[in-house]
Amino acid sequence: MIRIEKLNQKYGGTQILWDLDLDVEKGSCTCIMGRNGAGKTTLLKCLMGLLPASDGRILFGGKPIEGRAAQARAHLGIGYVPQGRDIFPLLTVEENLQIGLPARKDKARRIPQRIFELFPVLKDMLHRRGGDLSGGQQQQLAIGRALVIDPKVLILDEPNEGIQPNIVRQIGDVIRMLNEEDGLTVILVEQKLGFARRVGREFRLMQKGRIVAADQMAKLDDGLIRQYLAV
Ligand SMILES: Nc1ncnc2c1ncn2[C@@H]1O[C@H](COP(=O)(O)OP(=O)(O)OP(=O)(O)O)[C@@H](O)[C@H]1O
Repeated sequence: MIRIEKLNQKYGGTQILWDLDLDVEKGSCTCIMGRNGAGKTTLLKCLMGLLPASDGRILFGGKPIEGRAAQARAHLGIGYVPQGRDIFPLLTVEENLQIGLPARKDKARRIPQRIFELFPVLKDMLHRRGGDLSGGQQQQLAIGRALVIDPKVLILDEPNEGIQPNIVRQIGDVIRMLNEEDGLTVILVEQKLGFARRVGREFRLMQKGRIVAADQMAKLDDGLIRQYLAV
C-alpha cells in the first residue's frame, strides 16, 4: 500500500534519512521504533509531505506521491495524527472534527457516527473548546479528526506521549479495532515497548535514519531491543 524507496532527507547540511526503504502492506499494523533522534518523526513528515525529501520515491497504492502537497496526500486517504496532537485550541471539538470533511471523497457533510462510537467523550464534549480538553481527550480528538477524512491508512506519531494510562489503554483498543474490524492500515511510531507489542503486528526498527530491522512483532526479541531500543 505504501512503498518508500531510497528516501533521503536533510535539515540544512545535516542528513537525517539515508536511502531509507519501507514497505507497508494493506491491512497491516506496523510499528516504527527506534531511539530518540533516529528519524522516526522526520520519516512520517516526509511521508505526509510536511517536509521536503532531498530525493527518493514514495508510492501510495502504486502511484508516486512525492511531488504532491500534504493536503493532496490527505485527499488520497492518508490520515495523520501528529506528535503533540496539534488540535485547534480555540475551535470547538465539533469544529476541529469538521475540518477534515472537505477531504472526504463522498463529500459527506456530517461527522461519521463511527468516530463517536470509538470515542464517546467527543460526543459529550462536542461544543467545548479543544483547548479545554485534557491531554488524553485531545489525543482522542486528534485521532477522530484524522478519521473524518475516511482514510485508507492511519499514521500516528507517538499517540501516548504524556497521557494517563487508562486513556492509553483505550487508544490502544481503538487502534486495534480500526485495524482488525475496519481493515484500516496503520503505521504507528511508538517508543513504549508494551504498547507497541500489544498494538503492532509488525515492527520496523530505525537507527541513524535507516531501517535496520523488520519482522513480525512476535520476533522482536531481547537482542534487538538491547541493540536498537535500550537507552
Ligand atoms: N527542524 C529541525 N531542524 C534541524 N534538525 C532537526 C529538526 N527536527 C529534527 N531534527 C533532527 O533530526 C533528527 C531526527 O529527528 P526526529 O524527530 O525525526 O527523530 P525521532 O526518531 O522522531 O526522535 P524522537 O523519538 O525524539 O521524537 C534529530 O537529530 C533531530 O535533532
